[in-house]
This record gives sequence, C-alpha cells and structure tokens, in this order.
Amino acid sequence: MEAKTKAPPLPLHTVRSMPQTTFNRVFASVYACAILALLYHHLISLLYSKTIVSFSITLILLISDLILAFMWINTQSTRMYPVYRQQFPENLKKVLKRNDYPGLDVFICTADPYKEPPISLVNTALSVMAYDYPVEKVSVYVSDDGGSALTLFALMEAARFASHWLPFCQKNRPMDRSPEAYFKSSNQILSPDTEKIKIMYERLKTKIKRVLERGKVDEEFIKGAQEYEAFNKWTDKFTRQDHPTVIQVLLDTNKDRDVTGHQMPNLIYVTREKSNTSTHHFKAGALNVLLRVSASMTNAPIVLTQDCDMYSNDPQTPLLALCYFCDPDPAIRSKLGYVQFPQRFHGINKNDIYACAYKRLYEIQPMGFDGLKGPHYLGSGCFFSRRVFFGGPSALLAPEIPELHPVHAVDKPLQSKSSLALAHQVASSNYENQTNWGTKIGFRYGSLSEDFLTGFHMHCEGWKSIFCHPKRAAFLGDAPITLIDLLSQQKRWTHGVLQVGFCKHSPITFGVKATGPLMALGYAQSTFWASWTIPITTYAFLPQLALLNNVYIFPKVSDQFPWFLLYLFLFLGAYGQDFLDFVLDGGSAKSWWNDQRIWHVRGLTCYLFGSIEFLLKALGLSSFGFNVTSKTVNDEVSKRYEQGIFEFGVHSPMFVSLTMAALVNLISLVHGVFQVLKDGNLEEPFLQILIAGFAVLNCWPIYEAITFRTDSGKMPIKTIYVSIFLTCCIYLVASFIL
Ligand SMILES: O=c1ccn([C@@H]2O[C@H](COP(=O)(O)OP(=O)(O)O[C@H]3O[C@H](CO)[C@@H](O)[C@H](O)[C@H]3O)[C@@H](O)[C@H]2O)c(=O)[nH]1
Ligand SMILES: [Mn+2]
Repeated sequence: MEAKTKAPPLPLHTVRSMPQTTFNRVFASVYACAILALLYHHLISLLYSKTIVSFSITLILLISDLILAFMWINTQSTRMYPVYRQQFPENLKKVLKRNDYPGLDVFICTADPYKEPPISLVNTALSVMAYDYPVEKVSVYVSDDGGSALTLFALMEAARFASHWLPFCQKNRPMDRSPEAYFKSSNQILSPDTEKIKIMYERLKTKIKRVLERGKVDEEFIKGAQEYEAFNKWTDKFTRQDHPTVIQVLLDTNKDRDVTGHQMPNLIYVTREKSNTSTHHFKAGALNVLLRVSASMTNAPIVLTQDCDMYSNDPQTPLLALCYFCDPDPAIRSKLGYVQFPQRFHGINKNDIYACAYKRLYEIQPMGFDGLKGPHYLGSGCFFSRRVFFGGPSALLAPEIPELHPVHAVDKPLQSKSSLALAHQVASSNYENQTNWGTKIGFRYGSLSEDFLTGFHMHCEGWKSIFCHPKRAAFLGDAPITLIDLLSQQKRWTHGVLQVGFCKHSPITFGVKATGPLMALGYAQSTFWASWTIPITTYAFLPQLALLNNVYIFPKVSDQFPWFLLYLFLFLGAYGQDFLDFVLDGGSAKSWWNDQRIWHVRGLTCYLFGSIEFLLKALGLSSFGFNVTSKTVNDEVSKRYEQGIFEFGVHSPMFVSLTMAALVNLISLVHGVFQVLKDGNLEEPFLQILIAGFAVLNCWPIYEAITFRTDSGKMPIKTIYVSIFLTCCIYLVASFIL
C-alpha cells in the first residue's frame, strides 16, 4: 500500500504549475517550426523576385513577420512556467502574534482634484484604514502632486468621518470597506446605524462637492485654529508648480480616538515642495518623498503603494501579503522584494469594449513571470519590503542620512518637532541633489512607466517578487471609459517602456545577464510592444492597397498548397492560443474579441504615436510629461459606455490613422469581392480578401461612428475629412507605384 505522505505543517501558501504549461511548451516548438518555414518562404521569394516592386513588398512582409516572430518569442517566456498561488492567512496566527505584525505604511498618490475626484481618494484612504490589521500599525500617507487645498480639505473630512466609519466596520465587518462601494452594494446591513452613517457619508460627499465647485475652501468649512493654520499655507503665491512643502498629520494613532474610544490609524497629508527650477519626476518623485517622509515618522518595514482610485475590496489583503513576508523560511524572506496584486477595475461594461481589464498585462503575464523571478511591479496594489528600495538583497546601499535607513527604529512621536522638521527637510525639492535617490535607491527615474522600470531594476539586483491573485479582487480601480483616454494612457505607457528598452540597462542587454534570458525576454515583451505598430500597420494597409490594384501578394489557395496552409496555421494558431489564455483566465469569448480588436487599434494609434513621442523626446525636440488619466465621468458618456458604444467625439491624429485603416479595408474588400464576381478568380486574392474582411469586421464601430451616429461621441467631421483626404493620397501613391 502506498504510504500517505503527511501534509507539511500549516502552509502559509502553496504554488501550483498551471495546467496549460505542457501544452504551451509543445505548441511553442511546433509554432517555432512554422515561423522558420515562413521566414524561409520569404527569403526564397526575396531571392527570386523579378521586379523591384515585388522585392520591396516581400521585404516589408519579411520585416513585419520578423517583428511578429520577435514578439512571439518574448511572449513564450511567460508561457513556459506559469504558476498559480494560494494563501492561507488563517494559519498566520500560528506563526505570528498579533503584537508582532509588522508596521504597514500605505502610500496613496493623487495629482489633480479635477481629474481625480477627491471623493474617490477619500474612499481609497478609508478602505485601507479599515483593514483587518492592528490599527496602531497602519499609517496612511497621501501624496498630493496637485498641491491642492481642496484635497487636504477632503482628507480632513475623511478623518472626521473615519471616527464613525472605522467602528462601524469593526462592528459589522463588511467586506466592502470603501463607503461608496458599501452603500452601493446589496450586502448592507439594514439597521438604524447604517442609515445614520449613510446620511453622514452623503453629507461628506456634498460638502466635498461644494468645495470643489467653488474651487476654494471657504471659511465656513474650516473648523478650529489648527485647520485655519493649515489652509493659510495656500497663500496667493502658492501654485501647483511652485509651493512649499505642506505636511499635515490628520490622525495620530497615539492621540486620536474614534467615537467608541478606540485607536485610529495615522493619516498624513503630504504635498512636497515644488519649484519651477527643479525637476520632480512625477509619480516616482512623489513616492520617493513619501518613502522619506514616512521613514522620519513611522518607518514601517512594509510599504503598500496605491493609486488614488484603487480602493481596497478585501480587508484581509495585507494578511495575504504577510503569508509571504512572514514565511518561516528565511531563504524566502530574505530575497522577497514585493508582493504584487493584480490591478482590477470596477464599472467595466459588459463585454469590455476597450479591453481595459488589461487581463494580459495585469493577470496573465504576471502569472507567467511568477514561475520565474516574479511579476513586474504594476504601480498599484503592491506590498514592498522597505529594504528593497536600498540595494540588492545581499548588498545594502545605505541612504545618505541614518534616519532613512530601512531598519532605523523611530523613537519619537509622530508630531514631535524633530520628526516634523526632518520630514520637511526630506520633502524639499532639492533634497535629492547628489544622492542616489531615483538612480540606485527608491523608485527609479527616467521613464514615464516608473513602475515598470523600478520593478525591473529590483529584479536585476537579485530580488524576487510574488504574484498574489485571490479570487475576490484585492483592489478595484477606475478604468478609462472613452477611447481617447484609453489611447492617451497607453501612449504614455508606450513612451515609458520604450525609455526602458533603449536605456543603458535595457532588458535585452543588461537584463539578460542580470535576470536570466527568460525574465529578460518577458520584460522585452513589454518594452518593445510599440514595435507591433510595424506589422499591424503593414497588414492594415499593404495587402489592401495591393488588392485595390489587383496585385496579389500571398500564396494561392491551390498550387502553392502548403504555403497557404502555413499562413492559416500561423494565424489561427496565434489567435487560438491567445483565446485560450484569455478564457482560462476567466474572460468571455466576446471580451476576447474586443480585446483583439483593441490590440489592432493600439497598433495603429498609441504604439505609433507613443514611439513618435519617444523619438522626439530622445532627439530633444520636445518634452512630454505624465498626463494623468481622467477619472471623472460625464453622464451622457457613461451611458453610451454602458451600452457598449465607442466614444470618439474629439479630433485626434490617432483617430485619423484609425479611420484611414477602416476606409482602406472597406474599399478594398468591396473592390476585391467585385473583382472575384467579375472574373471568378478567388484563388489568388483569397488571403487578401480574408484579411480585409477580418479588418472590416473589427472596424464596425468606426463605420457606425462616421456614418449613422448623431450623438456627440461620433467621429468628428474634421477627423473624417482629414482621413478621406489622406486615404486618397495613399491610394494615389500606391496606384502609381504598383
Ligand atoms: O505627476 C504625477 C502623475 C501621476 N501621479 C499619480 O500616479 C497615479 C497613476 O496615474 P494615472 O493617471 O491613473 O495613470 P494610469 O495609466 O492609470 O496608471 C498606471 O500606469 C502608471 C505608470 O504610467 C502607474 O504609475 C500606475 O500605478 C498604473 O496604474 C495616480 O494615482 C496619480 O495621482 C502622481 O502622483 N504624480
Ligand atoms: Mn489609473
């Protein structure tokens, strides 16, 4: 009889390899052969091409397919070892007494009260303050890059409301600890208490809204001398780009009590000093200031970074992270840099028309990385060990002053004169001059995707990370609900990752040595995603323009039989596997269809324009900042979004390239079909007609937006005219050449 092996005592976590791993590996070998065959086919055609035109066409196809192959190889790296993890926080109490829980400093970033509604920041702050975690160990630091008194006001109100909200959560233990989510959910406990606190929350909302509408905090809203003093710092000279540091302790765990007399977590508002003469490094700069300010006040060993819209959806989340940070095995603990939770979003419409659930980026890819050195840092929902910001696991890089050292114990009260003085000193705009901050210490500078760059450097230094993907989303944030917001966000990302791809420490050079080839390729998949613009643009225009001129560029259905099948296999194989990844991660078939559509859209828009921005910046011709994604909603726009209607509405060069592709494909499809009906030859143009037909299906929302629609989200008339004009131009040029 087989001896039963005893389960190891009390696991805090387990890891399993994903069921599709073997299939992925076998399929990768088969697909690799198919790619080689295609490249061989292109080379042969290139050698035997008779005209300069056919030579050029084959060359363009070869380049496009080489890029697709390069990106395919990169993608495989995260398909070789995908893993799935589970945590058992209930076992935590066996290894850790409640008193020994490590301190937790939560960093929340906000940058503009008009693009990022303060009420959503308030909800994020309240939701983490109400974590199932010893309150006296939690400190919430809010960084306000907008330098706005309105944000401070909202947080002061939040602090007051927290004294009711925290005991309410303590008593009723709801899963939703963001009041907005709680009062929207169907799990509310019906009681006079709930009614009372709901009214309070509504009042808080109206107050914040009124102050926001007025654009300033009127005296009637200010309570007491202390608040008065705080708002007095907003003098006439105080502007967003030029102002002194303001640090305001709104709740102090050692002093403030909630309405039932219990302790509350610390809540601290920080707007760092800004001046027109120094650079601020956007979010990475803000986070580094928080790292230092928090070091001078609490210096907790665990740090959680949050975007202002990403509220906690599960009060147990920090315990899941502790399952790793408090692992009894020192070998695991000493190398663990961070535990990343996926970014997930609320309010996404039924079939996710803009694919802004980012399943691939935020779930599938990190699970693939997780079997290697761990997921990349996603910018929000990430628990760091503070130590990770100061050099590799075996080579501590001490900061310039001992108080910022990751294990320095703070022995002074939060609001002591010396703590506050130090906090102001380290938040000043020239503090980082001649220090390692941003280069070797803290969050790294030099990319608009600071998260990506920072995680990459940590992996290069030898740190590991963990992907924690519980069923119930740990955090929920806002996703863009208009196409232009989505594309602008991705344009910034494209620019940001290219900065990483082409710097001294690029994944494909430095990264291969530092992290090993598979990790490096995984990183390269993101850094070079802009290169997809070349094959996507090629396949969106070249076969179609050729078809319009009755030039056939792909193998015939019958006589070059295997080549035609090869094309079909390559197309269906890539698509099929992509579909499988998506559906296995819980996506529906319709959302997958939308996801592949948006991939094409990105190829024609933000990948292209993001690369152009990157080039302009690299050549010193222009500068680009961090354009914050709007999180406000307009009723009409959100209604259309709910109905699954695409939102164009504004003129943008990105919509021009998109409309041009839509027009060219439609015209060439009509022409191709007409031609087939006329002379019965379907064999030669078949693949080209198929591609155009596929594109037309994908472009359906664009045709609607340029023809039938009358609402304000339709394609602007200017965009349509410019696109028609440019389409005619490229048609004429193509006819002349072909
Ligand atoms: O100068 C700035 C600019 C932005 N932010 C904050 O950065 C966060 C992310 O900005 P958002 O406009 O929401 O960008 P997204 O593209 O949605 O953010 C994703 O991409 C960013 C990198 O481009 C990461 O920092 C984010 O964590 C990640 O969610 C927000 O909390 C902002 O308040 C700042 O603090 N200072
Ligand atoms: Mn965001």
